[in-house]
Amino acid sequence: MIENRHRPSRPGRRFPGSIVVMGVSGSGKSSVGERIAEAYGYPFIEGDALHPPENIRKMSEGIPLTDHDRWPWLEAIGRLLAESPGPVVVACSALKLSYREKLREGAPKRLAFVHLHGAEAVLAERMQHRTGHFMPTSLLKTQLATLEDPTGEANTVTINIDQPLDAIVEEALAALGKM
Ligand SMILES: Nc1ncnc2c1ncn2[C@@H]1O[C@H](COP(=O)(O)OP(=O)(O)O)[C@@H](O)[C@H]1O
Ligand SMILES: O=C(O)[C@H](O)[C@@H](O)[C@H](O)[C@H](O)COP(=O)(O)O
Repeated sequence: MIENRHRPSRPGRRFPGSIVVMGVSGSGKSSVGERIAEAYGYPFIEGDALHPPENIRKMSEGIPLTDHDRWPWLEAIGRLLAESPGPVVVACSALKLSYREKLREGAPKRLAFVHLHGAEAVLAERMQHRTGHFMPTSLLKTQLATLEDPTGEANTVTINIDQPLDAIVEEALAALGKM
């Protein structure tokens, strides 16, 4: 977690639907997602909390998830998007196009994706310095190999993570405000 010593972000025009903050492990989904949710006054949902315990066990042991493992998790996030009474911000890796399509199916209105993109060295460094998290840095390579770049998909912005959290949040809010 980033310390809460940031200046408040000006939300501008709020994106009217739910927002998925996506990217590989360590890209900053939780940190950025919490800040977007705070700026918009939307609830924040940590997608990791919706993984079946078996998935967490596998990842903790350094075993990459398969499509089969991820499907119940994506269904749970899709249900949440479908049933939520108002917009929410969700941190979810959403690595493949088929996963994002699954989430879009569930969303009652437009769904935005904020993709956090970074070099392997930056990601590895952030994962190594994060404490108390189940995800081992050894899984970063398969995370990167699985990622299908969402550039060009509807209501999607990609942001470089090699900058301070405040700058990433500002960039995300500016892009969301124009969608
Ligand atoms: N822009 C940033 N600059 C420096 N450290 C960051 C930044 N964004 C996130 N972090 C740190 O990197 C680690 C991974 O971020 P986190 O939000 O947990 O990523 P994810 O949810 O994608 O796995 C955390 O320790 C977090 O505090
Ligand atoms: O689809 C997956 O393989 C996982 O969902 C993975 O992408 C996710 O990143 C983990 O849940 C680790 O948690 P962090 O993303 O918080 O590191």
